[in-house]
Amino acid sequence: MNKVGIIGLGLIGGSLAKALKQKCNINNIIAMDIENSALKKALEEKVINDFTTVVDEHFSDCDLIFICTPVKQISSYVKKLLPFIKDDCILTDVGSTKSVILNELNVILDNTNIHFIGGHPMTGSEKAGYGASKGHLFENAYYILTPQPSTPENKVEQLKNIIVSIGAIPVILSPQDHDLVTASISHVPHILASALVNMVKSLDGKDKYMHKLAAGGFKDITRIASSSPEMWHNICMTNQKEILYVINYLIEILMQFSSAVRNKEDDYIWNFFNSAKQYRDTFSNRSPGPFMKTYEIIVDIIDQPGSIASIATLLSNHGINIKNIGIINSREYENGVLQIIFDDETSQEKSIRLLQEMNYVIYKK
Ligand SMILES: NC(=O)C1=CN([C@@H]2O[C@H](COP(=O)(O)OP(=O)(O)OC[C@H]3O[C@@H](n4cnc5c(N)ncnc54)[C@H](O)[C@@H]3O)[C@@H](O)[C@H]2O)C=CC1
Ligand SMILES: O=C(O)C(=O)Cc1ccc(O)cc1
Repeated sequence: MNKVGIIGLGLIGGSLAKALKQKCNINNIIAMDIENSALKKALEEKVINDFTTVVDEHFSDCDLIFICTPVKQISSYVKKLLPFIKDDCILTDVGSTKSVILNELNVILDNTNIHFIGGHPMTGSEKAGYGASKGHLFENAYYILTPQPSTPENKVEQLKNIIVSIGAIPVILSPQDHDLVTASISHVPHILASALVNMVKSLDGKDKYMHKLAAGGFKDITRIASSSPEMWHNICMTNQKEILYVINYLIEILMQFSSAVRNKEDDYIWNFFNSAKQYRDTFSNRSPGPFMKTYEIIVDIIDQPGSIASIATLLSNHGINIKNIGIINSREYENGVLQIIFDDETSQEKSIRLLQEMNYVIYKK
């Protein structure tokens, strides 16, 4: 691969540009976006080599182009690229839904020699924009590909190799399977997170106690409600059938649970939580999950003023970036412990070494 094009230089497009530069030695990246500021910043940071705000001959010599715009724009960009790109260019996207885009593309690409391979990295964040992009975003994340039966094997192999080089794990699925799986593990959970937030917003009284007291669990489960409304609007408009199927399934589960609470069905209620716990506990933190992998350590600390600050200072003095830090109280550990989350494994390992040298007791998750 000599030259790669990126259309939409936001969280995912920017992270791809950084990963391609840092991990695949790709030194010729052209980016297109309607926002000038992200393009200028990426050029200054030498993440990209050139940019444009329209699709034009800048893309003519690209060997691979990633379309990283909101889902509803993807097929129109394939159409705009057609007059410029070479026949053997691999076109791919990162959109969170697949069947609708691929159906539109079947029409657009009919009678051309261009091959489009649907893609979807199963990693990201509730943050949007180039400013939130990271070269290590794809490390250990699954990256779904949805090639058509007519896609040449060598094109799929070339794209898979790039995905492996940015640290991700390629998985081949049909567009239909992709859309049902992501509706269940991503789209409906995002809808539910926003529904919970909207519920609290409208239930909360004049004193706003709910807003004031919303703590750990509520914040954890609703983090993704801070995601881009434009992105989630686009996803719901392009995965209608699967999202409706999963929402209706969830409503059934809630209705059954509601009836069990009404009738005080002891066993049902206990089993509801127990079966969820058993299954949830099989999702290992070490295996790549649907979302961004985190690297966590747990430190036993004495609960006294300054103890968190001294650990944070030690790690920061050694150039280690802490993603999140806080006391957790759980039955797993007898007393409160300090949980520290890092972006990568190197920071996790280095912190364990440093803290053990200072005689802290560490539990690696
Ligand atoms: N955010 C996430 O966690 C994930 C997002 N995705 C998918 O990746 C795609 C991009 O999402 P993000 O990078 O998160 O969004 P983002 O909002 O961070 O970036 C989107 C970029 O596209 C640009 N853009 C918007 N409309 C455009 C247009 N008409 N023409 C050219 N550029 C345009 C924006 O200026 C922005 O730079 C979406 O299709 C989304 O479904 C996939 C996996 C994870
Ligand atoms: O922030 C998170 O945990 C996410 O849910 C990220 C995400 C958002 C959209 C996708 O299509 C895939 C992953």
